[in-house]
Amino acid sequence: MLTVALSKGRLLKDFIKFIDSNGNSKWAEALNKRERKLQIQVENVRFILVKGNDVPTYVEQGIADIGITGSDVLDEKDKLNVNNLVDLPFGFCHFAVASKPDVTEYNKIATTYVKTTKAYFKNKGQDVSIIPLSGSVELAAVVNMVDAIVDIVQTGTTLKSNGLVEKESIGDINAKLITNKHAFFSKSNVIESFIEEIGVSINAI
Ligand SMILES: Nc1ncnc2c1ncn2[C@@H]1O[C@H](COP(=O)(O)OP(=O)(O)OP(=O)(O)O)[C@@H](O)[C@H]1O
Ligand SMILES: O=P(O)(O)OC[C@H]1O[C@H](OP(=O)(O)OP(=O)(O)O)[C@H](O)[C@@H]1O
Repeated sequence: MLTVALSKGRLLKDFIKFIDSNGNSKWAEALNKRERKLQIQVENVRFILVKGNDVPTYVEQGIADIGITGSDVLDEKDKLNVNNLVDLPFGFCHFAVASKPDVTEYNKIATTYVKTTKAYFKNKGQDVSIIPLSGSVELAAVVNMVDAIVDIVQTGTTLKSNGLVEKESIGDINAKLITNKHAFFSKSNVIESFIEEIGVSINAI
């Protein structure tokens, strides 16, 4: 049995679209029909549906042999003991510094991505204070709680709708396929055939 941890939100939709486009209708159909189930088994593959941020934990703990999560999630983890194996061709977005148009100095920054933000401004030699938030981060800049935010930007719609502009792009983000370190060796054949079946070429590893 191969266990695959999937995040439940937009990345699940992207994953289903991706595997469906590669002819994997059996998995796509089962995942689309899951309703509120958090575990779906299709022949010898068990999918477990978790919060995006928890995918690496289920893989590191050995519950899942494979995980599909965003590179932003992986960048926020300290000392994650998994194989960061393959880039996947979906989940594209990027990290950005954004603020009101007239703001030019950033002393206070709100973000969900504290580690990424700290590393970015440290690298620039800029001392900032960081206010961690769990979501709707743009609001912190709108109500002047902070000078700027660091958040994910995909289409730019949320920034534009809230009168904010992207000031600096920090780095690109995409979905990644990670594996449990032990399973990578003990289940290498089934892991390789799963990667091929979802439509990613093995020599991408
Ligand atoms: N506009 C976006 N906002 C947030 N994440 C995005 C966006 N576009 C792509 N992503 C990618 O999708 C991942 C989040 O998708 P995921 O399925 O984990 O949860 P979600 O859609 O944010 O829903 P949830 O509210 O459950 O977290 C991010 O880690 C990032 O890699
Ligand atoms: O550039 P866009 O296409 O507008 O996408 C970017 C927005 O999408 C996410 O919000 P979401 O509501 O998914 O999550 P949140 O609760 O973290 O704000 C992210 O946090 C940005 O706010």
